[in-house]
Amino acid sequence: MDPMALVTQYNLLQNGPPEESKLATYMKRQNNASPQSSLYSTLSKNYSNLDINQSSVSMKKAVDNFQASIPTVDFVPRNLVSSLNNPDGPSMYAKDKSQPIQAYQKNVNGTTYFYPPDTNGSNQPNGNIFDDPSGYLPMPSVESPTSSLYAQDDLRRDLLHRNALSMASPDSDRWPDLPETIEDYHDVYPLDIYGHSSKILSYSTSTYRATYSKTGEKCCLKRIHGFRLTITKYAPLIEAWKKINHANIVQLKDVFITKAFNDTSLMFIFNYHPDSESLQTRHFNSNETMNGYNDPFSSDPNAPRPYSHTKNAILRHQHSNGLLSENTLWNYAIQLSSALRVIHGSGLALRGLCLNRVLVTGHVNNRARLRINCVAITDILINDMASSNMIGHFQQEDLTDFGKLLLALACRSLIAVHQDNLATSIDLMARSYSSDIRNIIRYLLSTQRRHITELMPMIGARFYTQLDAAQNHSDNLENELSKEMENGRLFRLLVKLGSINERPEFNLDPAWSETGDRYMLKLFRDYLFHQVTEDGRPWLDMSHIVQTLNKLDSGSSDTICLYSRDEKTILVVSYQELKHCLEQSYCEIASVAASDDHIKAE
Ligand SMILES: Nc1ncnc2c1ncn2[C@@H]1O[C@H](COP(=O)(O)OP(=O)(O)OP(=O)(O)O)[C@@H](O)[C@H]1O
Repeated sequence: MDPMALVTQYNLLQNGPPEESKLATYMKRQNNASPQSSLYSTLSKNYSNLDINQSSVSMKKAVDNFQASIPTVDFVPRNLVSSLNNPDGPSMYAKDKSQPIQAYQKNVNGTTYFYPPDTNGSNQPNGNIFDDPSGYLPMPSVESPTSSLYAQDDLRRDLLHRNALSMASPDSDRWPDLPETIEDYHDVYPLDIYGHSSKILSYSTSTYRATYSKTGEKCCLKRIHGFRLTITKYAPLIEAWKKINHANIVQLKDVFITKAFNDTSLMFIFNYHPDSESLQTRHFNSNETMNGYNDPFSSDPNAPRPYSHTKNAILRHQHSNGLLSENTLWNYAIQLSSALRVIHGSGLALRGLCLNRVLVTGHVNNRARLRINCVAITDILINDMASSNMIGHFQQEDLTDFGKLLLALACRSLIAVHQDNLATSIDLMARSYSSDIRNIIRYLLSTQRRHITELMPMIGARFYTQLDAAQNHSDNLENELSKEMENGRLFRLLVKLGSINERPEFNLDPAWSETGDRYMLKLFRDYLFHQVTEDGRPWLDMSHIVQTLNKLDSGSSDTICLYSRDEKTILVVSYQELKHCLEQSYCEIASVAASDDHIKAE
């Protein structure tokens, strides 16, 4: 066996590393001091101490003895070369332990790495050395559940789903009449269920999602078909609604008239909240008609019913729809009262609060976010500016509507809020819920003069529970966001690396990505992603990738050993150097990419 095989695979000295690489620079420096032949003769001389005819066992023993005498640390070839070049210097291979050790080694699958003493003359490994020089070493099993690196699964799923909904584009066969743009809005996508025609008052309406061209923001567009009036006189009212910015109200952004649909349509532009549905859709059986009287044995759905009939029908609905938890009801009551407080406080009234006009986002009921939708529409469509002095009356109606909405949710039945059934429904809901929630509903449905602010003492300490839950949720989201921020930072590093690695040509140099600093980055890419286990299987370890990228990003002084694929080239570099190479190479690409001159020259 050739003793040289035990030494580093220094064939690179024969084949030569790429000319501009760091290693070539190291070698050049050393070669100026001593020719290659001198290195070889020194190595041969030192190896002559080993009996090449020894059995592999005795050979291993000799090497083991040798290794035992030498502590291990990072590999830096130039120091090895310089120590070898010193004919008077101590032999690296001397078995005499009394001799001062100038370098030490580590044998990895037959390749021996030689390490210089550090600058203090000590051979002790540096405390922060990243002890993983090679993918050929048995890999440290780092117990790191990768899930902790990303946002929680359910949050990620929700956000991905919302993104997908925001990006969805319409099927032109299904929506042939859809305009490409509506004034400053493009990328128009219908949100109504296909074939579903909805009405507000006597007007047909449609709902779309579109992108606002000036900001790229997604918006929700509510179209009122065939609107023939002018809206100039509503400008102050529209401005007042636009100013209302509240967590539980879908904000109004703009109102205009358009001919994009080949008619005169009135458009209301609102904030878009993907993956929302109305309270009606979420909590009520779609078979249930709006008045709830879908009794197959009755010819007149509006005919009054005896108490027991109504009670049984409500109980049946409660049973089939299932009861909402008291927490969910309080959550809804608090959010809606908060929205109403702001609306009434601004001298406005909602007019027509119902289950259809409340959007709900989020799948866990007692954490769901409610937003009152379609504000300002009724005001304009009813066209009763003259009665604006009746705002107090409309606000009273809002409170009654709010009471009915809560009662319908508590009974899980729409017939529960029919005027004749209110007393029965309140009785029934009191069986399942606390007297506090019943008192709120009673107050809202009473005929006395009411005020939204009077609900606050009735909500009482539950408000703190709600606030606590909201703040915990926000902490949780911040925590998840910080993980993704970290991932974003690593992603940017990978973008830089990917833009440099394997670039077929740069500045008319086809070898650019294979030479100089870029060669080192290529080997780093292999170190990062392409390591294999001892038996040749791909070694996939997220923690290795994350840890390595973090060290690169921070420019750590730790060193790593990079191999060429044929293992003929071995480079030892610090993350600091790698970071410098990465930044410099990427800047080169970026500056050429940004230069007009270059494009013209080509
Ligand atoms: N601001 C919004 N952001 C996101 N999605 C919305 C928004 N407004 C409405 N949607 C979605 O569009 C769907 C249709 O909305 P729309 O207001 O037309 O409801 P509707 O049940 O058809 O009511 P109506 O009969 O009053 O028109 C809703 O179910 C909801 O999923």
